[in-house]
Amino acid sequence: KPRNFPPGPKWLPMVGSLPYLKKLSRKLGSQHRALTEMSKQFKTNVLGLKLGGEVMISVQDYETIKEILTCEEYDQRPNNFFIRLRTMGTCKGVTCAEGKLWAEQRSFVVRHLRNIGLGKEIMDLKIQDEIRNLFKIIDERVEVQIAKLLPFAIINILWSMVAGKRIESATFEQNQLLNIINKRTKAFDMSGGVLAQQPWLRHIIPERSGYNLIKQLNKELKEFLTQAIDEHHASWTEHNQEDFIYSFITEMKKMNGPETNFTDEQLLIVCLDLFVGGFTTTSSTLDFFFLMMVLYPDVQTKIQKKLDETFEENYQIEFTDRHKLPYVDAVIKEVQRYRTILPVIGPRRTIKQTNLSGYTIPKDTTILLNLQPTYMSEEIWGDPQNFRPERFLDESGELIAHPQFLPFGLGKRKCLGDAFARGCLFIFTTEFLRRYEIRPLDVNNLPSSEPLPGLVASPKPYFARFTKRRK
Ligand code: HEM
Repeated sequence: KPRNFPPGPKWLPMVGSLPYLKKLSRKLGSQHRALTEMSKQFKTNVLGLKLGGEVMISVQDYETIKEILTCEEYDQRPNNFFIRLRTMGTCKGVTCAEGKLWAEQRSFVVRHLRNIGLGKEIMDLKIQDEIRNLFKIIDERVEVQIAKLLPFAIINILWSMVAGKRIESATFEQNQLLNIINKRTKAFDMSGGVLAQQPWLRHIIPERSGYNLIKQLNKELKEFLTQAIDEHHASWTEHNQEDFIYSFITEMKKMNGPETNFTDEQLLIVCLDLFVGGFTTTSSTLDFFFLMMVLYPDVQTKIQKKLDETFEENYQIEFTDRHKLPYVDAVIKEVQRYRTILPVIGPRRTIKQTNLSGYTIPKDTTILLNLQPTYMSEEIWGDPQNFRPERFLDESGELIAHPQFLPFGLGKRKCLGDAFARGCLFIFTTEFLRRYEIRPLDVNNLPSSEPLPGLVASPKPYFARFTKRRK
């Protein structure tokens, strides 16, 4: 081990501490629980690991996580096989880009997503359109597995902002692309798994290592995104600026030259980043929200009462209405804390040797930020094991900001789709609860709220009864 490296399990030849982490993850049901448990065993908030060939630390406490999220030395992503494969063999896009490329492209993406309406009224209208489509489907069913319906609605809102149109699919519940993205979400964890730590294993176990899955996803995504980009090139005029791809092509035409980062390849990977970063995160959060409504009918009734008092029946709810309903915001926040979809965030990489909590962290160390102990800390929340939205409200019912609550991260790599996600969360939850009573199929056999782990955690599949409140 490097000198003054954080404590952690032994490093075995070739595999490092991987067998130990895997065994514990299997026993406890998820990687983040194993990391939390190990940090207790070794009495440290900064845990030192080596997974296969990758030197790694996992950080468990809020203060150190905040230090990492707000310090430039930790702003970059690991440069391993999984990350390169994820970005189709390039270091482009936003999520995995570095240095000047990342700063330039991130700022462009944020500015132009805002220009085409992210977080504004136009986004609300697109959300309302998709909700109406879902209502038509749900009204015809008695028992609903909402997890099968949400992803397509979310991706259509996102795609209509990025590419100006919905994705047509005969049977959207079987949409091939979405299915593969979902599989990818479950096949990996934030560390990138085997493909990051022992990439040579892809030659021996291409299926089990997830290699074939990502190759197939890359192929399908490339075909899909290239077709959209080509269509935009063909129909581009300087007046066509209503979606993100047109804005990017306009910039390409302005910045034409050998030095420019505004290329078709860059556009493809940015679209990939928005696609894979945006839809499983938002739809899994909504899925957890509806599950909590099934499990906590009192909370559901309280929201419905507030909605009925605040809005006329035919009024279409907008994102700006959230200020009128702090209780709804508090419930959404409590869902994100209690059943966080990203218990571990990152991954990050040290760009030089650094000092962290008295330890020496070598250059190019991978960092995983485990937020679960913060979200389940008795010191911070008092009763973290209870689902209690009121913890986000003060005595007069106004929202309280908890600095330790970081669903969208913090600092320069903070989520760039948070306005989109928060808009979807608010409008979907309020419009759905205005229209439906959401109840369990069998009160004596309630669905479990135990998450299914993965890159993004989600509820285990469950059905609920959606009954119209007004005929
Ligand atoms: C509930 C939904 C979402 C959650 C909980 C979430 C959470 C996060 C978090 C915690 C990060 C920071 C990772 C880090 O610090 O290393 C992040 C980054 C990112 N998110 Fe989100 N996100 C959500 C929705 C979205 C949406 C809708 C989009 C796209 C429209 C998106 C695109 C991205 C991108 C591109 C990054 C990488 C930013 C960078 O590296 O500069 N996310 N997200």
